[in-house]
Amino acid sequence: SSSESVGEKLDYKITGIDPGAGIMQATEKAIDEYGLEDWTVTSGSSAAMTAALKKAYDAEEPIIVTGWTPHWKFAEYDLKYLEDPKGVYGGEEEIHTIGRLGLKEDMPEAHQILSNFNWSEDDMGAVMIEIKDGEKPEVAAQNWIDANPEKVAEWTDGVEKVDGDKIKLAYVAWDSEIASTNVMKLVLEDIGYDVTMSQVEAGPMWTAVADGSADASLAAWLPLTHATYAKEFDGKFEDLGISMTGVKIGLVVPTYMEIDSIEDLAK
Ligand SMILES: C[SH](C)CC(=O)O
Repeated sequence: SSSESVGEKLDYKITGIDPGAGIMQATEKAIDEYGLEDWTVTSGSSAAMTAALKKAYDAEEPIIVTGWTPHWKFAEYDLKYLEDPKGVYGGEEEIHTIGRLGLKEDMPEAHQILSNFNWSEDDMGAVMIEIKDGEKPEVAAQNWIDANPEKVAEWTDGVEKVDGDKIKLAYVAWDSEIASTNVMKLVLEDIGYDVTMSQVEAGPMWTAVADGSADASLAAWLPLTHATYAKEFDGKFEDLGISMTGVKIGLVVPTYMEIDSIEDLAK
């Protein structure tokens, strides 16, 4: 009923994603810093979170999800970030590409392309939307590559072809990184690499690059989101550069909900 608080309506649960994601660590911190001791963040997956969001939104029911930009959900639904006056979720974040130590010596061509990789929210969004609408990730990625040869050429111009060298890209099944990793897989295959994509959770992704069992990852969110991993593995990975700026994480709700700030959850 309308007299219930949002906490009572939601049984004090925030719908989260895979454990170990930076946004999950940030949400635990937010629960602490905003005094939300009755609240918990449920862990699951990016796909389960978007399914729960669709179900609640279609029924115009309350829901709070751990959300991020870029993501197709903002094109699909009327959503807003809850204000975060304590800055727990950081401000503008960046997506970085990280590589194992030794990558430059072992695979100079891949190192060059991975370091050159950058694209816009619209570029990523085009791939994410096609996948959301049911297209296979690799097909959606190929469609984008076919439509953006000049962008891909910025990454690959001047890079020599290779002859079947094996390379492993670790990533987490966030819609944003499913898009970027599928594009990079095809670009590296065009140069002659035999590419394996390894889908893991955030902690194992950083661990794989740090211990060299993966060659690179396009799914590092910095400076704040993955700060704990970057610190834990400081000196054990190479930051190959920023592939996208102006990204963001936070608590996201449908605009039909009256709450505007994380502080409103404490009431
Ligand atoms: C879910 S965001 C793409 C990244 C993160 O929170 O670790």
